[in-house]
Formats: sequence, C-alpha cells, structure tokens
Amino acid sequence: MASQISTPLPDKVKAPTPMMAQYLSVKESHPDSLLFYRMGDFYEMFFEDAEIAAAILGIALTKRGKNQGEDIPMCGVPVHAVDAYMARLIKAGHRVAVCEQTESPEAQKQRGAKGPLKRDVVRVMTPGTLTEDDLLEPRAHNFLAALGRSGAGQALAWADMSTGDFFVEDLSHDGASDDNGANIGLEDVIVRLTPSELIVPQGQDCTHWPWADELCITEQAPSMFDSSLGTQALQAFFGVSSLDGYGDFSRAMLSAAGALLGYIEATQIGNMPRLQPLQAIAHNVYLDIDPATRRSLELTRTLAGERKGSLLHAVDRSMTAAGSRMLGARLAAPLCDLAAIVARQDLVSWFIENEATMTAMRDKLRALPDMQRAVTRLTMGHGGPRDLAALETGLRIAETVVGLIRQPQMSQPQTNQNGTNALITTMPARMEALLEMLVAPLALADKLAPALADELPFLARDGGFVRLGYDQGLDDVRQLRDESRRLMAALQARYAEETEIASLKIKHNNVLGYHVDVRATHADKLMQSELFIHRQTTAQTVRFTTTELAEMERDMAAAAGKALARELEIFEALTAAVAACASAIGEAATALAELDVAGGSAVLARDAQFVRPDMRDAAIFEIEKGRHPVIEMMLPAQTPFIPNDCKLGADGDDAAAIWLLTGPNMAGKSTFLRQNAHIIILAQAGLFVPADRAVIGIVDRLFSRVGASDDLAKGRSTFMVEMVETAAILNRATPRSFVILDEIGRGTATYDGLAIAWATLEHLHDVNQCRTLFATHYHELTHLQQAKARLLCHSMQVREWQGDIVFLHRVIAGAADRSYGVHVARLAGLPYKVLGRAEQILAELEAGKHGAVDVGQVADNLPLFDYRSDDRGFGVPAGAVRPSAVLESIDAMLPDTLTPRAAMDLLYELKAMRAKDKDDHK
Ligand SMILES: Nc1ncnc2c1ncn2[C@@H]1O[C@H](COP(=O)(O)OP(=O)(O)OP(=O)(O)O)[C@@H](O)[C@H]1O
Repeated sequence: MASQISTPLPDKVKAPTPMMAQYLSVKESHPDSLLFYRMGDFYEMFFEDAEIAAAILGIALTKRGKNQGEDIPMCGVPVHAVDAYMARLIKAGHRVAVCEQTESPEAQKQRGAKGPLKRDVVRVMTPGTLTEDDLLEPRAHNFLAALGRSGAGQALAWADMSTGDFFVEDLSHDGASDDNGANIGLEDVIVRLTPSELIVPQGQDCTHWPWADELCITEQAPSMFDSSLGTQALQAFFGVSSLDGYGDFSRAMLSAAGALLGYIEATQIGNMPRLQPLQAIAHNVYLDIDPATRRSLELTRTLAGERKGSLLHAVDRSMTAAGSRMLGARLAAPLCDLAAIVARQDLVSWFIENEATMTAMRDKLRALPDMQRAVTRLTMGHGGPRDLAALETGLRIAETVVGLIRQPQMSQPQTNQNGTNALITTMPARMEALLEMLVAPLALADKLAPALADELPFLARDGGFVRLGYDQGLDDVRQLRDESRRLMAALQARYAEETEIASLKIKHNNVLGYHVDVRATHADKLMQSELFIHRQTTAQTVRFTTTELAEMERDMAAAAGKALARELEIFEALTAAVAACASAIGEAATALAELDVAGGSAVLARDAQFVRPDMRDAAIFEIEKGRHPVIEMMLPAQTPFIPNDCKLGADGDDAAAIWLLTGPNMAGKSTFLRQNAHIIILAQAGLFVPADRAVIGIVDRLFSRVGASDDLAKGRSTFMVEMVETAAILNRATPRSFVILDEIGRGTATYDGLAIAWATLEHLHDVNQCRTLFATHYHELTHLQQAKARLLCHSMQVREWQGDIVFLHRVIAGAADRSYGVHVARLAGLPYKVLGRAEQILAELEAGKHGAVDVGQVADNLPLFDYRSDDRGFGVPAGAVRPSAVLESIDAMLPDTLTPRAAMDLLYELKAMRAKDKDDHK
C-alpha cells in the first residue's frame, strides 16, 4: 500500500477569499497529505481532499464559494470526534496534515493585522507516527521503520513513537541475500516487526519485495539518508557529542536511524517525542526465523491476520497492554543467548515459588494505565490531565509492586507444583535490577498527587483539574470567579424583586452571553424601563441586558480566564516535571511490563502445566509429553490432547538427529511438527513450555515448512514456492539449526517428488546435520533408516476398528505400513462412486508393487463404470459379488403398477432385506 497520494490544486483560484488564500498556501507545502484545516469546532477539507475524505468517511460533500465559476467541494469533521475519522483515513492509506490556528486574536491585534488568524500545519499523521490511544491497538506495537544504505551496506531502524522504543539492525551480514539477490535479511526483519510504515529513499525499487503490498511505504528525499547528517541529528537529539556510548553503528545504521529521526521531525513539525537511546541489535542475538516459517507458525497473528488462534493469543496471560506488547515482541524475536534466556526464566520461577506475591502483583497490575503512551503524549504536547493522573496511578502501583516483591515471603508457606513446600529462592539478579528501575521515578508521584483533582477533564483547556488548596494564586482567582457567580445570583434576585417578575432569570448562551430572560407576557414591563436594554425576542421569551450585568460578566470572564491561565501554567509545570524524568518513567513502565510477562508465564505454568525448559548450549532436543499450545487450548473440554515425546540429537554422536515421521493424513503429524517448533520459540523467548520435561539446546535458525500455498501474485505455483523454501533451508541450516519439513515433494509427479524428498533428507543428514523432523507419505523413504545412522523412523499410531480407522494421535517408534488416504477421503465426504473406484485402483497398484506397475493396464482392467458399489459405498469389481437382494428388488420393481398398499408393503420388505444384509456383513 503506497501512501503517496497527490491531490493537485486547481491551477488558479481566481480572487480567492483571504481564508482560501491561506488554505491554498498551506496546502501547497503538503501536496501529498489530506489537509485538515481548522475552522472553529471543525476541521474542513476542500477540493479533491474533500472528495477523497467524503467518499472514505461516508460524510456529506458540500460546497463553499466558487473557483473559476465552479463550486469548491468541501466537507468537515467535528474536532471532538476527529480521532475516529482520522483512523479511517489513515487505514485507507492516506496521510493527514493537521492545520491549526497558531496565534490568538490578541496576538493578531498586536501585530496590527486583519483577516484570518495565522494557521499552520502542526503535525502530519501517518500510519507509523501515531501516538493517540484511539488510533492505536493497545496490545500491539506500532513501528515506524526506515531503510538506510551506505555503499553496499544496508540497515533497518525502527521506533515505536508511542512507547519510545528505538532500534537499529545492520542487514549487511553474510547470508543477507540469497542466490537470486533477494533481501533475506530485510524481509526477515520486516516480517518479524510488521511495521506500519517503512521509509525508503526515493527511487528505491520495491517491486521485488513480496511484502511490499502489505505495508505503507513512504519515499523520502535521498539526502535524508545521509549517514553523516544522520549522525549529527542523532547526537543533537540525544544531546551527546558522540554515539559511542550507545554502541557500535555502521554507516548504514546511521543512515537508517538518521532518516527515521528526520522523518519524525518532519511529520511532528519539530515537536519530538521521547525516544529511548538508540539500541543496536546484533544480527545473531535473535533466533533466525525466516518469513515463511514465521507465517506458517502463526506466532503473533494467524494466516488470516487474526490475533485469536495465534501462539501469542494462546499463551498471553498479561494483565496490561504493555505486557502483551512485550510478550508479542519476545515471541516474534526469541533469543539465542543462553544467559539472557535463563535470566528471563529465573523471574518466572521466582513468581511460581512466590505465588502469593505473584497473585497480589497481578491484581495490582490490572489497574495499571499505559504509562509509556501517556508519557509520550505529554512530552509531545498532546497529553491532558488524565495522562498526568495515569502516571500518578502507574507510579503508585509501581511502588506497591516494589513493596510486594521486597516484603518477606516466609509468612505464608506455599506449595509449589510438585507438592513440595516452595523454596523462597534468592531474588534473581534481574529482579533486583527491575526493582531499581521501578523506584527511580517514584518521587514524581508525590509531585503529581497533590496537584490533581478527583474528577479530571480530558483536555487541559477545559480547566478544573487542579485540586483546591494546591496553589494559593489559583484559589484566589477561583474565589473571585465564584464570588462573581454569587453576585450574579444576588443580582437576579434583586431584578426579580424590583420588576416584581418572580420568574425573571439571568441565563447564559453562546450568542448573547449573560442576559435577563423573561416570559413574553412580562416583556412590556422591561421594555419601558431604562435599565433593561432589549436584545432578542423569541416565541416564548424576551431577552435583555443591563450595564451592570455586562460589567459583572466581564469581571467573571476575567476571573475565569485568569483561573484557566493559572491552571494551564500548572499543567505546563507538571508536564515539564514529567518530561524531566521521562526516561526513568519509560524504564519503570518497561520493568512493569517485564514483571507482567513473567507473572503471566508463571500463571500459565501453574494453570496449563507448562514447565521450565532446561536450556543448553548443545545440539540436543528432548521433550517429554510435549503438547501443542494452541490446539490443546482449542480442543473441546471432553477431548484430551494427546502428548508426545520427541528426542533428537541426544548426547552421543550417533544419537538420532532426524525423525522420519510417517502415518495417515489427519493422524496428527503436522500438529506434532508444529508443537515442537512452538516449544522452541517459547523456550528461547524465555517462557515455559507445554511439556512434562524439556531439554533444549539453543537453536540458531528455525525452519518450518508445514503446508504450502500458491504465490500467484509472484507467478509461483505451490510446488515452486515449496522448492524455493526448501532451497533456503538446505543452503542455510547449520548443525545448530532445527528443521521441520512436512510432506516435501508432494506437489509434483510421484517419482520426482520421492526423489526430491529422498535427496533432501540425505542432504540434511549428511551435510546440514541439523535436528530435523521430516513428515512424509513416501513410505519408501523409511528404507533410509538402514543407511543413515542418525535417522530414526516414527509413525502416528492408528487403530483399525470395524473397517474404519481411529486416529490415536500418538507418535510411536517404527514406520507406518499404510496411508489410509482413501479412508480419510471418505471422512471428508467424497462421493461413494469415486471412493469405490479409488479402492479398486489402490488394490491393483498395491498388487503390482513388487513388480513393475503397468498403469495403462490398470486403466484397461478397471474402466470407471465397470464396477458396482457395495452398499457401504466401497467399490467391488464387477462380478466379484452378487448384487444385493435390496438392489435386485429395486431393479424388478415397476412403480406405476403398484397400489398404495403394495408400495407400503414393498417399503417394509426393502427395510427388512437391508437389515439382513447388514447382519451378513458383520
Ligand atoms: N496430539 C493430538 N491430540 C489430540 N488431537 C490431535 C492431536 N494431534 C492432532 N489432533 C487433531 O487431529 C487433527 C489433524 O491433525 P494434523 O493436521 O496434525 O494431521 P496430519 O497428520 O498432519 O494430517 P495431513 O497429513 O492431512 O496434513 C488436528 O486438527 C487436531 O484436531
């Protein structure tokens, strides 16, 4: 989806009004965005912008004035509901430039100018630069990414403006492009992050990117990607004279990060968000998961793009949106570093052992506001009093959490999963670090608490959010304002008394301001009075003003204005206090998210029997009673999930590294393959796994080819896609990798497919030497067990029962003897005739198995219509069995000659014959 739209303006708007002249000049500098031009309580759009927006938003397209004799199309949206409209336009791939009034009428007066007040674009909204809660998904990151280049090097920088995360990764390492020159590294990272928007230099050829249609790509001037300018911009932004303290950055990385910063500056018109120090991601920090594997494993989204049904959805027990975001990021980028994984596991173990603390902490976290996003909004000037309150609440919760974790646990003896008394283990080092992060910004809560009232407006400019007693100056002007109100009430009483009109009221509206309001029947009395000045007559009432009232209104407005001005000063001061410790708050929010993820994982371990995997630095994989985390949770309560073991690359060189899995369709092969891939992902994300016991050697690259689909957009058939992906596996898998292959070679002619599967298996065994699970329907491959020392055959257990098969979903040693494909086809509801015919052909082919099969002869011997179907639908060769009595009776029957009574008798007769037939078949 390209965001580049151009909404050309009419060549010349003849003699535009001053307002239209201003609109046109602003629009000229933002030709690629829809311009939201602020007019009072509305944002208005004109010309083609109006036509585009009205069509997308389904709002009325009207007109305002004329241009060269033609009406100027116009539409508008109310300011208070702008977020919802904005979200729809951005989702439709548009950018929105928000143009606001930038001076007050007083300032204009001082300038001695006339005409429309100054207006300018204060922000350009694009998919990757959103910070408003209403425009963001709470439980997902919203990344903006930039592709940088320098010479042959390339790098990707990404940031979530709403949370302040800022990273860069060099993509120039070995293997960053395949034999066809495709950017494997870039695609890997893009699919891992799924950014909302990618910035590229103008002229970048995106046509060969398979994922280009799925995200918004924004072109920017090549000069923005200059690495030297990027370095300067980064140094200036972080206020440092060198970036050395942040890490080692290649020129491509600086180009990417600099361009990203430049784009944020351009869209936010200099109003920069808070960003964490730029962090370089080393290429081998994360488990390498290629895009096809990532998609097929449905880690954070299903193939249909849904969160429900994904691995993340199945294991997410987070109490907060920030926890869910962190968990999603961890599943998308599992670690390769043993110590870092163990550090994450230690936190989970600690919570399991200190269950009461975990429960109490989770209870507190339930009310935790999204602190990261609140800080960003405040520091960018879009925040309000409720964001301040959110921070105060968040920091108080942080304080409580620190107390809960630090408090001695001995008071409540606990029982852990194994039924033994829990060990109160020493606090993990990471926990200590997290507590320190939580404590750092706590002083801010003490600053915010006394300032904020109980009921808070959404916007600071609505006033009334500063607590009484917080600021003497404010209290004084408020008193003045309230005093005026009291005086106004007294005035009303006096006028009522003097005029003897008991129903006389002093009211307020936006047009007249304060006025005296009497029923029409009393109007004459006031009309004759010199005191009352007539302002308006309506059907029911007549309205007046008085000099006294006008003066009082002026005093009141002045007091209210002063009170609001003071409140806004206080808001600014509090926002500045927040900004001063923004990074500390950011870190505290991250620490709470990390505790939330660990607590959630502990709950999952307790409630769904997940265990801590024993992580090793070796090519080992031992899973006892492993389960598929997603399918297990989706099965109906009465259907238990059948756990299965998997043992690969155990100690000793000759231990099996490859399991060759055979078995019928629907027996559970794919489920078994995927569950082991999920176990690896969960383990390396630092989480617990669905098994009774797990020993897992760190995997460097995970490949999973389970199921395939056409890539018709790129002109590649299913088989071609499968071969491209297999090529990537054979070229890239190392002895530390883990490969999962399901039915490779099935998309082509039998012998070609078998030959490819055979050669692939040999290559994996002899050359890649990686841990492999290989499911196939080519039973011939099981012969390889004799020739390949590290290959073991396994199969899915099936039981035959009354001519049917029952899938036991159990993996057992040894090869399967047959496929039962025709049985499965029957379950799927293939017509009986076709099933019968398939059985016949299968019998013939199997009969010729040991000699050469003459398929031509099979076809001659078994012409499609020369067979009968037995009454269960399974074909039997013609003549082999006498047609059943039921069928013979039907053949002999002459319906036209039957009386109703005879027809009824015949029906009973047929029913009886059928029952006898059934008995005969038992
Ligand atoms: N271990 C298990 N316990 C319970 N149910 C299972 C188990 N494994 C699989 N199933 C059920 O069986 C269904 C079929 O499983 P799966 O798709 O893995 O079979 P398959 O052998 O790969 O079939 P095919 O060869 O047709 O792709 C699953 O959707 C699930 O409902």
